[in-house]
Amino acid sequence: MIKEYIWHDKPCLELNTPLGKIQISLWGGQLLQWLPENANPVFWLSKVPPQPGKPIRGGIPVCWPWFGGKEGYESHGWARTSLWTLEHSDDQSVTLSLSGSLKHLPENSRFEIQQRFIVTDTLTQILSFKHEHSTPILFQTALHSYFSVSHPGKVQIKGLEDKAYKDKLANYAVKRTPHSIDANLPWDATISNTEGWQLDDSGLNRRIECQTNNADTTVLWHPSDQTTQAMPDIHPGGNSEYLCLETANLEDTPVPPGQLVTVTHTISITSL
Ligand SMILES: O=P(O)(O)OC[C@H]1O[C@H](O)[C@H](O)[C@@H](O)[C@@H]1O
Repeated sequence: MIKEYIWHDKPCLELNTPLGKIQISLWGGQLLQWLPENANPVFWLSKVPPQPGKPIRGGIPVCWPWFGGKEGYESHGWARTSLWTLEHSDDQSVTLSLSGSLKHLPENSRFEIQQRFIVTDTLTQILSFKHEHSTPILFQTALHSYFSVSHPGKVQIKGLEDKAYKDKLANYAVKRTPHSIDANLPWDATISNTEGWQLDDSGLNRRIECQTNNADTTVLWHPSDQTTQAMPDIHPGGNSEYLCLETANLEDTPVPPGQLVTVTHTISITSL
């Protein structure tokens, strides 16, 4: 059953199913929360109300059509600061859409994006897009998930060990992830050749597992306390409540007009 509500002036949707519920903001087309039946909230959401026109800090912001900074444009693209439309809902899924023009390109070419969230005993998020530009163009996508954790020092990340990554905190030096990733350290790592991961949280006694499709990069982001102090949209103490593990497609293959690109992840929860 879908219900509409307002959260900090943002139009939102709540889908209730026998297996759990999800909350989504149309601003940003952003999943705010997944509450599996009889389980703790899976995502972290800042207690600082979002500022008008700014992205929401928490849940799963969508980074598109680029990831990171781009001179003269908003960080991580405009999908997370656009108002999406509800296309369809049924007993277990919600579909949103966003269309417009690729404003960073000289031609006034159109794009269309759809996101589908499917709630069963898992949560699947499927993002697909296409464009009508006259030539192939580059896109980057990240489902920038903020997972709620008891403390970054109490989690063990599996599936991302011994992989090549670019370290943004060291001028994008190429390194290899260690056999045991200390998530309590500051991280801003773009890890290549990933298909998913597990996050074992001894404080919450739960495992979060993620499997990805057409997204072979995982971004691990955990800012230092010092960096966080300069981020007014994170509440005091909030930095030790989440870990970002982002499902990303940072492909450098241009996408031809009309071709549908689909990026998917499925998240599941089990007790340890
Ligand atoms: O503050 P934001 O624009 O939401 O970006 C938050 C973070 O997103 C990603 O994880 C990037 O790798 C980080 O470098 C960035 O700081």
